[in-house]
Amino acid sequence: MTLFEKPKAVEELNVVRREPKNSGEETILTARPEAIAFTPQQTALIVVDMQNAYASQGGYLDLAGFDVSATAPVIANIKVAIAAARAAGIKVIFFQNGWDNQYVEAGGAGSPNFHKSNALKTMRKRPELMGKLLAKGDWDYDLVDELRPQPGDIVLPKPRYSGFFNTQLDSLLRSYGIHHLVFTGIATNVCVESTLRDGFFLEYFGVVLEDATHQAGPEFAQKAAIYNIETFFGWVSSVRNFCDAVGYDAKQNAA
Ligand SMILES: NC(=O)N/C=C\C(=O)O
Repeated sequence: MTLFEKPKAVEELNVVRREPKNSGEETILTARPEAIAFTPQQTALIVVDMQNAYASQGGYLDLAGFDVSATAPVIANIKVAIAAARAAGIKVIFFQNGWDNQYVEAGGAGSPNFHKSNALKTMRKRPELMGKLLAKGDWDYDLVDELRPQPGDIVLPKPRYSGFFNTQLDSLLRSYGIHHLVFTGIATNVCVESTLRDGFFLEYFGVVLEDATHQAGPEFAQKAAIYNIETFFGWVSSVRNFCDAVGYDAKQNAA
């Protein structure tokens, strides 16, 4: 077009539009300390590290001396939350924590991870476990059988506690226009809280479904993490409330 040509009418223009638009049907989630509004298209359900390592007897946490005997109801609740999310068009993102089986990605003695990771410490005490705990390709690293990603879900490996660190999470969320994150998974006081906190600093609204999480350590660790989230970093709700918010009838769908 030259300077003197008449510009096209707006209706005639081929318009590039960033999708999804910042709109959609808003829903209200009952939560503490207050209810929170979200639109499903701009929300992701984050499933943190639901691997045998964290949720199964014989997995890393169990071998390192943490109690995983109460994880079955958490798995069942996460399954419901995932079904509700998928039915509502909410993106489901699974994380898998761990490293290559030589533990190069875990970092050497120059990394605090080398000194603090209870998986690495357990393997140093029990060398026969080397190459097994949290190692890609091993049963310990696999997601539990009950929680299988489906086409359209996103599965992200992560090498540290926070799902924002050295992963594609932030860029994927921004590309989908997502700014509300609903958290489930294990452990509430480690990877769930770390990821929700980092999300807070990056301007994401984080909600944890407390009955779809479990702590690593004593019960007070769960209580402290939930207190921190409710008081300082986000909101706390339940799977039942989440289902109600997105209009998902868990009972009917279980039948
Ligand atoms: N997924 C987690 O919260 N992990 C907690 C501890 C660890 O990975 O050592």
